[in-house]
Amino acid sequence: MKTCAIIPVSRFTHAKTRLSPTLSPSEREGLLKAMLMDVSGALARHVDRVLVISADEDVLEYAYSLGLKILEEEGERDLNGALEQAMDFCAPEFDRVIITPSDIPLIGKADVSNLLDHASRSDVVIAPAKGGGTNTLILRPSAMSLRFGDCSFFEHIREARERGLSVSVYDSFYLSLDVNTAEDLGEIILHGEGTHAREYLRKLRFTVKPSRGSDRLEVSRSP
Ligand SMILES: Nc1nc2c(ncn2[C@@H]2O[C@H](COP(=O)(O)OP(=O)(O)OP(=O)(O)O)[C@@H](O)[C@H]2O)c(=O)[nH]1
Ligand SMILES: C[C@H](OP(=O)(O)O)C(=O)O
Repeated sequence: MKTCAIIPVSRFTHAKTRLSPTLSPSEREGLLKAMLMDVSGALARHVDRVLVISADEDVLEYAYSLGLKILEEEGERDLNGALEQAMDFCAPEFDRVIITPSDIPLIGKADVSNLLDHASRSDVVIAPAKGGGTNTLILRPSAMSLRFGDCSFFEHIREARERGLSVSVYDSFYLSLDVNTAEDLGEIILHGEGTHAREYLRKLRFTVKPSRGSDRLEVSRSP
């Protein structure tokens, strides 16, 4: 089945504000670019096209420099609106789409081939995010409405079942980790051997050690 990966990207600047105590604005942009390389590189090995949709010219320019297909978001859409636009764009040419966020840099350590094989046996394949979001959704273009937002994992399963679509849940630690907090950076350092994101954090001299506090990991930077 001809497959297109769709990666929605909101912006590079003023993004990931939960990381602002840990990373400067330019460092957050650098991390977002490194993660987009990881995500698009992992998908490109398994699909016919990788498409980035964004309203941010800088994002589109960077995605283009990576050799990715780009699509400018129409108007002031939200995430679901942007993804619906991307699926409409893919529908004439592709049998299925695989939607992933741009901030799951460990995807390359998951078994993407096995993940896509599930789509040959189910109408919808979904990978949950830590905290109940959706970090991968595979479906025929526009087979169902999208419900990205808080705790969308259960929403997407409900939506698929209400449409009579078969659903396969593909649970993977590597797909579940989207980067939002300093502790997530620690997980990238622990588990992200070979990723651009981990290399970027090592260049910033990040280290990690176990913590017995509220967070399970203590992330720090050497001077
Ligand atoms: N094109 C597009 N991408 C979006 C939009 N909102 C979020 N995204 C992207 O969709 C994916 C999931 O985003 P979220 O996890 O909701 O939000 P975020 O932008 O990562 O920021 P956090 O809430 O701090 O995680 C990320 O790749 C975002 O860059 C939007 O309105 N348009
Ligand atoms: C986009 C959203 O991400 P979260 O806000 O759950 O991190 C979701 O996965 O539905």
